[in-house]
Amino acid sequence: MNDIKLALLGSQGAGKSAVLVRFLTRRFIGEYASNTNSLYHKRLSIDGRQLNLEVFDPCSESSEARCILEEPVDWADGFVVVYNISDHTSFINAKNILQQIREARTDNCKGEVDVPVCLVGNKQDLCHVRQVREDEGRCLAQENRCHFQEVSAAESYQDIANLFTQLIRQVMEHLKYRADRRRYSGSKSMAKLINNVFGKRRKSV
Ligand SMILES: Nc1nc2c(ncn2[C@@H]2O[C@H](COP(=O)(O)OP(=O)(O)OP(=O)(O)O)[C@@H](O)[C@H]2O)c(=O)[nH]1
Repeated sequence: MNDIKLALLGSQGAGKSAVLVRFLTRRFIGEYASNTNSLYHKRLSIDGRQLNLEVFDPCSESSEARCILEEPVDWADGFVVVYNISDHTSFINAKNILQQIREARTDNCKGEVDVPVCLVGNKQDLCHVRQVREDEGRCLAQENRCHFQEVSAAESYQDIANLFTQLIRQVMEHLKYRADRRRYSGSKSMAKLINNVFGKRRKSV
């Protein structure tokens, strides 16, 4: 069984919990107790594979939430970065978060492919008071080579289910790529070792 770890990041009130709870329960719950960090677990089956999904939903006010970006972004295999389309400040914050993820991952995993990220513009139902155009979101996602989706946690389940499913597929591919790379570099160094030992012997014969 695969373990997949995701983290939701974004401004306070952007709707991180609403998006996640919509995905996990299909329901929209208007208000959440949001003064603690939460770790959600769910068993899923995607493309016939059983998965253990863990999702970290930090409370934006807590210092632990800030830690996840201050420490190398090692815990999560993928990220959902949420902003509120009716709040431009939350979009600027999402931009900073994307940059921090990229920088942290570049420092840690030199030469590796990008960590899977999905940028989510939430509260699409509030488009009459929109402060962030859809193409601005799309453009930011392109700059950061990540997937983009506008959703309304209040009104729709399907878009949110699709984005999580797509992100999880990407994470599975990414984990497989990393495992293959490790195996390959492991077998390369083993071949080097064998060569060093037996190659030298052959020379002396
Ligand atoms: N209109 C509308 N309101 C939403 C939507 N999603 C969330 N909300 C509301 O926005 C507020 C904040 O939602 P939360 O899910 O608690 O936001 P959060 O990002 O988890 O906030 P913190 O836990 O404080 O970081 C709540 O009042 C939600 O009911 C949406 O799609 N549309």
